Amino acid sequence: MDRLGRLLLLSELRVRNAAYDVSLSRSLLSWKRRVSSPVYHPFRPSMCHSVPVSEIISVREEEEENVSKQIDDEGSWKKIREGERKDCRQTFTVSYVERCRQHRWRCAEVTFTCPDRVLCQSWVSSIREQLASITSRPKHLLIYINPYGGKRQGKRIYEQKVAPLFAHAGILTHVIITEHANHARDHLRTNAELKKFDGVVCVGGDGMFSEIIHGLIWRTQINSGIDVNCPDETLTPCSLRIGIIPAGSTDCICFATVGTNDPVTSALHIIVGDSQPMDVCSVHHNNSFLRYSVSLLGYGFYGDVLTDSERKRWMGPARYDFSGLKMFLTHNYYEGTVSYLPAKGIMGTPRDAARCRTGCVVCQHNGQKAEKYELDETSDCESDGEWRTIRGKFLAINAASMSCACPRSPKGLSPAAHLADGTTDLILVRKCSRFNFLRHLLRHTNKDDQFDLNFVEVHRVVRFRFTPRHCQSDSDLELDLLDNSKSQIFSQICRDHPACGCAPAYSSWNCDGDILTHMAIDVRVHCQLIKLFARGIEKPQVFEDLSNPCAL
Ligand SMILES: Nc1ncnc2c1ncn2[C@@H]1O[C@H](COP(=O)(O)OP(=O)(O)OP(=O)(O)O)[C@@H](O)[C@H]1O
Repeated sequence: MDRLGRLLLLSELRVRNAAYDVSLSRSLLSWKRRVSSPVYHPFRPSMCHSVPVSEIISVREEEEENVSKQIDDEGSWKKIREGERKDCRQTFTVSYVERCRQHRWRCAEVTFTCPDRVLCQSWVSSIREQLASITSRPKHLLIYINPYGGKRQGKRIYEQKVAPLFAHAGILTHVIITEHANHARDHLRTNAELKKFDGVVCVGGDGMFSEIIHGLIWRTQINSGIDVNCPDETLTPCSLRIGIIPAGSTDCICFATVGTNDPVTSALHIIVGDSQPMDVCSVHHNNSFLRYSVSLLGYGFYGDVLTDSERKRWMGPARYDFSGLKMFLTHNYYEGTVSYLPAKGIMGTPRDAARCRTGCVVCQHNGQKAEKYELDETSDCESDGEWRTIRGKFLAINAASMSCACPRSPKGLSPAAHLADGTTDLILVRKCSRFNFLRHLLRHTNKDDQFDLNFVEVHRVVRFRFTPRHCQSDSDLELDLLDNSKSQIFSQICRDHPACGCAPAYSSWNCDGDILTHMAIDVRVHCQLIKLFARGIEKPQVFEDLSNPCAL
């Protein structure tokens, strides 16, 4: 009775000439085939379907141009105008999200035939009312297309796969095709009339996404009177959500937040108004702002691979494999000091088996905690004196603010990292043999724990700093010398005399695929600073439950 009480409509309608009981509640549209025979068919797939109202894209009555035709007395075809024939405008079609394999979404349709026109209109208006009550859906989007990203297909992908879906869902768009690098970032910083829009969409790769966040975050801080050059400032979260239509060569952010790099899936997540908060790291050098990062900050191995691969752009995507192999064989290591503030009182560790997925409880819990933490002025991080310091020689220093999983590396650099828990996983790979480093790298591709090696350590942190050895103060250097007198003196001599062929003194930072010009950096995580039109990667049970509608 309670369940029936929540029903808005219940009718017997026809789907492809078969009778169905169709019901609409505030949360669900269901259609269940009427069974004449009492025999139960557990494996008949089309018996019962359910679609959450939140995943209905649109509803439409049969279009007027599709007026019926019939043969007149003289044997010729004659158009039947609206109202002249009993079943005209008695059908309505619902478009909805259908889940396919590997987190892909598709737009499916079902057409219902009603016994009369009044009932048909009642169904259409009831479904429309429910859709209109979903306030999280965007109505007006600002879209930037990079025509040169990836395989230069951005414009075609948008026009052929995405624009028709947005039109179908009644979303208005303002499209800008970028004319040069940083066009989107600068437009967002200055000219864009952001109040008119419910979201910003980029059609391109990770580089385009980075432009969008730099423009939006900068504008939001300036509007709030925040000094972006001060690393201690608490940043204001951006109100506009960001959508990513993947059309680049890497598309890691899209993969990490949606689970697949598919333009149609991303467009559908935007249409249904999904929202996925995301942490952003600010990177400063000497109290001056350098960049924002959402995925990987890597010094040493990953910095060198990027620097080398940038010089080989002509090789296409193969440059990453080539430079990866080259840097592995070169086996450079770097000396310096890493200081970090461990995340306090949070749920989760970098060694957890659980992964960040849709509705992640770790992100919810730690996100609320971070909010309180930032409001509580007395808990100022620096004055706590809880900084920890590690000096040494490193093959790689990585900070992963998300798993950094991508089709090439499905586990990612830090498989248990979270999208929105206010922390980053600081991974330190100390100097070791090539063989051991290879063991570590290979573990990114198999089931073994890449952190379970004595030369690797991982810490979940809220802030960290790195100073390369040649930038360390005299007192720090003296400390180092006392620690390891002979070998340190020898390496100092080598650094001063590069001709001897020892490791170079410094690497560069790979910041989400961009090279940073400074090595000494101060990195702070800003919990849930931005939101994406995404929902994280869905858990397998969700997928299975929805493909088995009777389980709902
Ligand atoms: N019209 C343009 N002309 C040249 N460069 C542009 C233009 N629009 C954007 N860009 C720049 O192109 C870079 C790469 O773009 P994008 O990320 O879309 O493609 P990509 O091939 O996947 O690159 P990435 O390796 O960063 O993923 C971005 O950093 C962006 O600043």
